Amino acid sequence: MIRVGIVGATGYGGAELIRLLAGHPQVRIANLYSSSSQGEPLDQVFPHVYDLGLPALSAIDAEHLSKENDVVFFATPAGVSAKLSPQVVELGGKVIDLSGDFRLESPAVYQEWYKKEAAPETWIKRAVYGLTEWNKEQVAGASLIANPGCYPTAALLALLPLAKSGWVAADSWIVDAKSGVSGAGRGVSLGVHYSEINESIHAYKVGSHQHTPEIEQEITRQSGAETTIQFTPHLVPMTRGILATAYGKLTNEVSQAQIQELYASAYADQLFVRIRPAGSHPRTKEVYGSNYCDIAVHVDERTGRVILLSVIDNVVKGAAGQAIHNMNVMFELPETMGLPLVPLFP
Ligand SMILES: NC(=O)C1=CN([C@@H]2O[C@H](COP(=O)(O)OP(=O)(O)OC[C@H]3O[C@@H](n4cnc5c(N)ncnc54)[C@H](OP(=O)(O)O)[C@@H]3O)[C@@H](O)[C@H]2O)C=CC1
Ligand SMILES: CC(=O)N[C@@H](CCC(=O)OP(=O)(O)O)C(=O)O
Repeated sequence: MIRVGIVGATGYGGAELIRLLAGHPQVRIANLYSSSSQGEPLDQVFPHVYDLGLPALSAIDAEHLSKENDVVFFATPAGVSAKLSPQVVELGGKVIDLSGDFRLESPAVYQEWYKKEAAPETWIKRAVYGLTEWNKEQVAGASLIANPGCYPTAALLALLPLAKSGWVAADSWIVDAKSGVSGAGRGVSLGVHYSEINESIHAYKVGSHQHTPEIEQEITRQSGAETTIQFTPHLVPMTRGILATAYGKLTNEVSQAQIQELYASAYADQLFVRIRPAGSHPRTKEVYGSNYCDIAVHVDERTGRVILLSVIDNVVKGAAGQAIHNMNVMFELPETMGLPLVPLFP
């Protein structure tokens, strides 16, 4: 059995890791860590895990993390893993980091967008960007995984096949995305206050969201073409789910059928990406609680644009599920192990 440790077990990412890993046949949840509630049972924080036999919350200590676990998940705010993960890996541990601390290749770019001190560059270089479908070989040999952000997961899985094809102008991409409120984590603030966000929708961080350089970096890396995107996130009054709608200008005449075929073949061997039939309008509810990313492609011949629709559950495919998929690849387990194959519906 793989001994798993979770730092940030009292947050939404941690709770989802626990929900999924508790049903994983090759995993034992060995340790749960907290910076604020040490010694307490987790059900004091989350009554929904009452009587499930989980370990009590432990203090965070690099030596304990590396020796008492075969793999450690960090589901912590930016800045925590940057300091701790290098120590854990140096001591022989493996880390899967759900935060943005090791995703951006340039420490200067991280500091500009996250307004925090970056992890040491040598460690950023050692980290593998865990967009599983596109980096599987590197994930298999990694000891430090930078699990992608929620918006980048939805956007990149949709954009990459076309970005690599050269059929879309690299500077024409616009990504307009909507997220459920759980994407903001469990922390309480006016920004997630029920009476202020319910029955309302708004854009935020226009032109300044930290996932912009992450999406640009990975498209540029995979396609070889320097890419800039216009990215605007929106908050919608639902709990889980992201819908990313992307628009790109086609550089030559390409038919709906050609693009449909491009996507079908790009993801033919990928169990968690479902290319929906032409004319589909995927809904977040159709991937709820699952590790799927459902994608539909539409060509608008009148405007010469392609429109990509991509839906994920932000807490599963955008965080904990993708992290477990990466763990399965790292430990040479069947990719779907422990991950639900039928979404929760309705
Ligand atoms: N929610 C989502 O949909 C997604 C989240 N992410 C990323 O995953 C990470 C976790 O997000 P999420 O679970 O939503 O956030 P939450 O705010 O729900 O949870 C974060 C947890 O981190 C712990 N924490 C806070 N400060 C520290 C600290 N200084 N040292 C150690 N632990 C600390 C807290 O637990 P305690 O006080 O017990 O230590 C808290 O429970 C973030 O980096 C987020 O950006 C990525 C993709 C999607
Ligand atoms: C709805 C909502 O607020 N979502 C969060 C998701 C960011 C996140 O998960 O942060 P990192 O991936 O950079 O760690 C946001 O937009 O800031």
